[in-house]
Amino acid sequence: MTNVIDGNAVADGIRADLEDCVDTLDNAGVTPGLATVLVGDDPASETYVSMKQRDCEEVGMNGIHVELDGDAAPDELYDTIDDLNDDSSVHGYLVQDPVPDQIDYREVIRRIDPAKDVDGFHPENVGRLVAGDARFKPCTPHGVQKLLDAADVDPEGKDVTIVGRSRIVGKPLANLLMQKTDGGNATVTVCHSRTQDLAEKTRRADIVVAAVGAPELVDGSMLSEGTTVIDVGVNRVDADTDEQRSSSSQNSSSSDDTEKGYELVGDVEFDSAKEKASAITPVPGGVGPMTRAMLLYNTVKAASQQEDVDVSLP
Ligand SMILES: NC(=O)C1=CN([C@@H]2O[C@H](COP(=O)(O)OP(=O)(O)OC[C@H]3O[C@@H](n4cnc5c(N)ncnc54)[C@H](OP(=O)(O)O)[C@@H]3O)[C@@H](O)[C@H]2O)C=CC1
Ligand SMILES: Nc1nc(=O)c2c([nH]1)NC[C@@H]1CN(c3ccc(C(=O)N[C@@H](CCC(=O)O)C(=O)O)cc3)C=[N+]21
Repeated sequence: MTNVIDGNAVADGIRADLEDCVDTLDNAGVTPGLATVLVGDDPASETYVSMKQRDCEEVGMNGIHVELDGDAAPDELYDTIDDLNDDSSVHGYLVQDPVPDQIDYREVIRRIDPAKDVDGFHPENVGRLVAGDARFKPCTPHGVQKLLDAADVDPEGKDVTIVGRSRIVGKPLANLLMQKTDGGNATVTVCHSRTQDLAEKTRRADIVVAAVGAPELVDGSMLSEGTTVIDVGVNRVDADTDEQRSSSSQNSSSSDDTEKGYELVGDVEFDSAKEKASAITPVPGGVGPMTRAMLLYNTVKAASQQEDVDVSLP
C-alpha cells in the first residue's frame, strides 16, 4: 500500500509544538511578530499571504500585513523594508515573490535584516545554509525534510533527484539533503530545463522531488517501483469538468473548484505516480501546509534569538 503523506496532519503537529514555544515566549512578555509584504494583487499570492496571516492568529503570534500597489516605486518598498527592520515588534518578515517587474527581487532580499529573514533568502543566510550553519532553513525545503522524517524515509545513502533549481526550493533543498547531518547524507541530482533525459534521472532515484511549476510533468512511467515522491508544485489549472478525470483523479474537481474556476494540481501526475510510489505527497495537502508551518517555526526562532528567550523548537 502506498503511503499518502498527510501534510496537513504533520503541519498540525508542528503547529501544536510551536504553540508551546509561543507560550514560553509569552511568559517572558514576548509575542512573536510576523509581517507579510505583498506588492500587487496576484490572486495566488493573496491566497498564500492570507493563509499565513490566519496561521499566525491560530498559534498566538502577531501577524502584520503590508500591501503595496502593483505600480509602487522600488523606493516605496525599500522604505517599508527599512521600517520593518527597525520595528522591534516584528521578529520576522517576508516579501512575497513574485514582485512586479519594476522591482528587483534580489535587491529586495539584500535589504532585509538577515536576522528577520524568515524565508532564508538573504545572501548571508544562503551562505550559512551552504556552510552547514543555517540560521533559518528555507521553509519549503525544511518542510520537505520534516515530511520525509514523518514518513520514516531517511535520505541517508539514498539517491535523490530534485527536478527544479530555484532559489526557494531546488537549490536550498539540494543543500539540505546533501549535508553531513541527520536528515541529510543523500546523493543528490538536481535537474532543470536543460537536463537531458529527465526520466532517466528520476527512474534511478529512491526519492524524487518535483518543484517545477509544470502541471503533472512527472508521471508513473518516469518512476521506479518503491520510490518516495514529494510533489512541491502547486499549479492553478482550469477547473476540469471532464467526467472521466473527475471520477478517477485525486485532484478531481469539487464544486468548490468549479466555483473558483480553477483546480490545484501538482507537478506530479498523482494517479500513475501512486501506482509506483511507496510514499507520495498529495496536492493540495502535502508540502504547501508544511511551508506555512515552517514559516511559523522560523518566526519563533527569530523571536527567541532577538529576545534572548530559550524555546525548545520541534
Ligand atoms: N508547496 C509550496 O510550499 C511551494 C510550492 N511552489 C510551487 O512549486 C513549483 C515550482 O516553483 P519555483 O521553484 O518557485 O519555480 P521556478 O519557476 O522558480 O523554478 C522552476 C524550475 O523548474 C525548472 N524547469 C522548468 N521546466 C522544466 C522541465 N520541463 N524539466 C525540468 N525542469 C524544468 C526550471 O529550470 P531553469 O532553472 O533551467 O529555468 C527551474 O529550475 C510551482 O508550482 C510553485 O507554485 C513553490 C514554492 C513553495
Ligand atoms: N517570499 C516568498 N516566500 C514563500 O514561501 C513563497 C513565495 N514568496 N512565493 C510563492 C511561494 C509559494 N508558497 C506556498 C505556500 C503555501 C502553499 C499552500 O499552503 N498550499 C496549499 C493550498 C493553497 C491553496 O488553496 O491555494 C496546499 O498545497 O495544500 C502553497 C505555496 C510560498 N511561497
